[in-house]
Amino acid sequence: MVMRVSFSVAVAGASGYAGGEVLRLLLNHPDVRIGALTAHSSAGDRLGVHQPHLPALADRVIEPTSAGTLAGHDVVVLALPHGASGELADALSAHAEGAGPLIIDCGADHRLISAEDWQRFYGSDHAGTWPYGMPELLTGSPEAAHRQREDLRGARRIAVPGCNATAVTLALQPGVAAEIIDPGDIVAALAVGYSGAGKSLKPHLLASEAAGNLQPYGVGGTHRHIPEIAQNLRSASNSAIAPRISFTPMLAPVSRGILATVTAPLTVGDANLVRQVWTEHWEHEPFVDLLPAGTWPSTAAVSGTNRATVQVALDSGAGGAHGRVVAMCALDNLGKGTAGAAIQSMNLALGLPETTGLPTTGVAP
Ligand SMILES: NC(=O)C1=CN([C@@H]2O[C@H](COP(=O)(O)OP(=O)(O)OC[C@H]3O[C@@H](n4cnc5c(N)ncnc54)[C@H](OP(=O)(O)O)[C@@H]3O)[C@@H](O)[C@H]2O)C=CC1
Ligand SMILES: CC(=O)N[C@@H](CCC(=O)OP(=O)(O)O)C(=O)O
Repeated sequence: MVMRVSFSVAVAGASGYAGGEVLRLLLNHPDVRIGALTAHSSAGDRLGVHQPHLPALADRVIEPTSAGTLAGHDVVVLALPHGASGELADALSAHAEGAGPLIIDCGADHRLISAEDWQRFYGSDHAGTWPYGMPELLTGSPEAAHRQREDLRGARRIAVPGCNATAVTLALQPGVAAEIIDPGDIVAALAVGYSGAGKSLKPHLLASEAAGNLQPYGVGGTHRHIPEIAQNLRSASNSAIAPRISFTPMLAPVSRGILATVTAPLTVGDANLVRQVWTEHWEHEPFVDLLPAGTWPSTAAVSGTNRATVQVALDSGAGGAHGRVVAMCALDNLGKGTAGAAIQSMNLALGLPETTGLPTTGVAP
């Protein structure tokens, strides 16, 4: 008989979208047991009121979020608004005996390396930088380049990437790493689902505004994921040219999903070489699939999964000596975009097989 170790996991923000998806994945994970469930205004409610799709946890009562409630677990997942997790993580570290729990932050507080970028895009003090929870990211010096998963093994703190940042990074990283695109002229346009905005009420999220509508937001170089994308592509690149990104997201009337279309000038005009670069870059990744030529990523096919699908094409008429690469990525913002990345990184940190408990099979139609 195989003896399995069971890790206790507490979830803060259990009433929200990201917290709900983390719990859905944890319920299907063979090596964890679910501990404290905490939130804010919903404290005292049954979880079933807020997460009706999780019947196994329906009668659990949501507790107020505090370091005392969360301490004592092997893992604490924070799925809280920006700014709330930095303070709580400090309190948890102070409260814990020894190394304390593995803390996984789904929010943005610990993603950026540059305190200046943080201040500029988030307008508050920087909480610090934690290991970045994107196992597929190319990182390290040119002599010691490796994928980020090596740095996540045994990590005690993990900053889960932003969902849009993940989609753009996975679309373009092969071309950046192989130095066949100009990173100084990247253009990204994204269609994004409404759950990315969280559950809190905002006028543009009302059904009467959202249904049958397409709405741009974060236009003109203002979106908070721009410095995160630049940080990722810089990590993957040996180029002396700093990544520069024009980034425009648009709300699409779907609950889940991101479809990112990313273009950049090519420095080679060979479509076969472009395809070979993308194929070789993603061929051993369990959750990133380069689709067969001529088929295109779609959000429905990856909904509810930890899978990202990628496609690449050469647009030779788009200007420049060699045209532009068109790289696309579809993922579920709550799957590979948040909760899936959190569990994938947790598996690495705990020494479990990376793919444990993570679905790649979706639902259709
Ligand atoms: N949604 C997505 O696709 C993605 C989300 N993220 C990040 O994950 C985090 C959670 O997002 P999401 O689930 O969408 O947001 P929601 O608005 O759906 O949920 C927020 C959760 O945080 C709780 N909360 C709010 N304020 C506080 C506070 N002051 N102290 C403790 N708990 C608090 C809420 O509790 P209550 O309901 O009881 O008030 C709720 O459980 C955010 O940082 C977000 O940026 C990252 C990538 C993608
Ligand atoms: C639709 C929508 O508003 N989506 C969010 C995605 C949020 C996300 O990825 O997370 P963080 O806020 O943790 O970075 C956005 O574009 O800001």
